[in-house]
Amino acid sequence: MKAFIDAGNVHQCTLQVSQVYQPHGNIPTTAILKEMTHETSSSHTPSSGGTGNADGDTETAHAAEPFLTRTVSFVRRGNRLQGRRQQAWNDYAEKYVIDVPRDKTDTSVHPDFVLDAHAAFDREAPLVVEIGSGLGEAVCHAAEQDPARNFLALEVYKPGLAQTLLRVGQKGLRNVRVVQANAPEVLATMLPAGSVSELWVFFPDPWHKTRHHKRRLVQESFAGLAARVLEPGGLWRLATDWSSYAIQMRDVADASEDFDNVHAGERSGADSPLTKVWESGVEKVVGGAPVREGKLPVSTGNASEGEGMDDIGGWAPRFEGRALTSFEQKAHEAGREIFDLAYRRKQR
Ligand SMILES: C[S@@+](CC[C@H](N)C(=O)[O-])C[C@H]1O[C@@H](n2cnc3c(N)ncnc32)[C@H](O)[C@@H]1O
Repeated sequence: MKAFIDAGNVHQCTLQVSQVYQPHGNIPTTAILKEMTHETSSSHTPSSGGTGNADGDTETAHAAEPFLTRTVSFVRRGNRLQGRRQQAWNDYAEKYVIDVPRDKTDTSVHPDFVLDAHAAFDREAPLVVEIGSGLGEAVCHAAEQDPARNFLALEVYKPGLAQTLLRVGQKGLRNVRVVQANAPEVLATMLPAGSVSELWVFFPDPWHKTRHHKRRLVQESFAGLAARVLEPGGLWRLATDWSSYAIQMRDVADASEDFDNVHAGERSGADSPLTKVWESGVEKVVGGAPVREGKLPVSTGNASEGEGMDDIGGWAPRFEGRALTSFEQKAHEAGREIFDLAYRRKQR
């Protein structure tokens, strides 16, 4: 707790933090903890459109998930860096890492911290946010291809961020910043409402076992957070190589009143990657656990056990702005289907 109670210490963290952090002033610790355990509101729609501000975000922060008690979508892994990654961190962290004030853990974000993207990137430009950026392959490639936009990579795994720093640092990219943080917290409070033009969730951890599905990142509450940060007309792009998670993503986003499926009804029937998974039975070979889930009927077109026809569709063509990561490459090599989805944030 000391990090955010003692505002003097927080101000010493980094330049970026001192520019944007709003210290608590005289609010006692107990009051801060109470704020952080408010129940989720059914709507995350911000009170005003366009650019967000600290006041608007404080309202939303009060309606956010109780992150101290919530199940997270990741397994805590070591923060230790070695060799080239440690060197990359030494060389580039100051330039690219936004060091945020923490809450309880080293991947949390204090709910009073609101990012000033202009200060962090040293310019005004549309913001693309990638959640779970892994080794940084996609974000680095996209930032290089699209220098007119700013890219923010969110990742909990420090060695992955170090690898990302190595990539962006060697290329000397100026339009990338990274944050080591639990993404839902970043969406709930750190990013101003309506401040993001695209939100990317590519190959999030699939959490195969049914009892682990609650750990999946993309679920109803997450759709509310995505809607909160996206500007009207902004895009939420998703991809996965697991059919059961693909169905969950489509169900969650279709059910949200905040989004329209850009490719509604497309790639259905025999063209659907879901139908192809059922036909090929590929997940039986590769995954083990997802086999039965992959064969669950999602439509009345399901003929019999193990035979499915996806008559809903809604799958996007492969997003050509997404670099082929080593992760996706492995899925291709295993013969798995890739499911892309693209949803547009409705006008408020
Ligand atoms: C399966 S990997 C995919 C990485 C990358 N998107 C790719 O396609 O190569 C999922 C990544 O999401 C990260 N992750 C999981 N939950 C997260 C969360 N709540 N916030 C930020 N990153 C998260 C994991 O650490 C992991 O690096």
